[in-house]
Amino acid sequence: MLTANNLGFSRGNHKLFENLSFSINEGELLLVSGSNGSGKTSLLRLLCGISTPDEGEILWNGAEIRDLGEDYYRVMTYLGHLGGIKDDLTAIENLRISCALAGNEIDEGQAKEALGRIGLVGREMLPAKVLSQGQRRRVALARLLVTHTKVWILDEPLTALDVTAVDMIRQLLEHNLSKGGLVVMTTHQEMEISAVTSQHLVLS
Ligand SMILES: Nc1ncnc2c1ncn2[C@@H]1O[C@H](COP(=O)(O)OP(=O)(O)OP(=O)(O)O)[C@@H](O)[C@H]1O
Repeated sequence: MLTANNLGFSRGNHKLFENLSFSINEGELLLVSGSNGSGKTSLLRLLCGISTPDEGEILWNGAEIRDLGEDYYRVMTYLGHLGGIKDDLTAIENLRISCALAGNEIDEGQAKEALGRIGLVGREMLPAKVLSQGQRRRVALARLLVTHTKVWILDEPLTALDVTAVDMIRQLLEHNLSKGGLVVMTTHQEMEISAVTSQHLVLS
């Protein structure tokens, strides 16, 4: 279970949220929405341990994520809204490096297979700078095909995706949830996901 207890967080002089609490169980989806600048990305960065809350705590199965360190990173995948794709690396290199950085080494064949499954057949060896925005996003999302983690924290994963890719991501999320995974996701788009339970948090 991923739990946020009384979170408070400010940026500059601006308080983004305070006394924010929620719990996400196995098989559960938390959708985070809100207007531009309402703090969605900031909240996700707290939940994956990149930032630290000013107040409150974030617990994974009862233990603070900052105390768990590597033990939390082994069960969690974070995809930031920019996707972390490097222009001069090929699609295969981008995928292999992002997986390796997350502690999940994959070989070239596995990377090629994942990129093919996500609709990038024939694009695997191209530098990312020549890929379209939607193709770059697909490279970033291909990590979800090879990760073994349970907790997925996804910042605007649907940006720039066409309907086929959105449907593919929906199926991936549903598969993870059906196995007892947890998904926290921001999106400005509507997407029907069958989860055991889903919660919707609207930041303002
Ligand atoms: N490093 C920073 N220094 C100062 N202010 C920041 C910093 N990072 C974010 N902010 C501010 O915090 C607020 C929340 O930003 P955040 O990126 O979390 O919003 P968001 O809800 O994800 O927005 P969007 O929908 O536009 O992606 C914004 O006003 C932003 O300018």
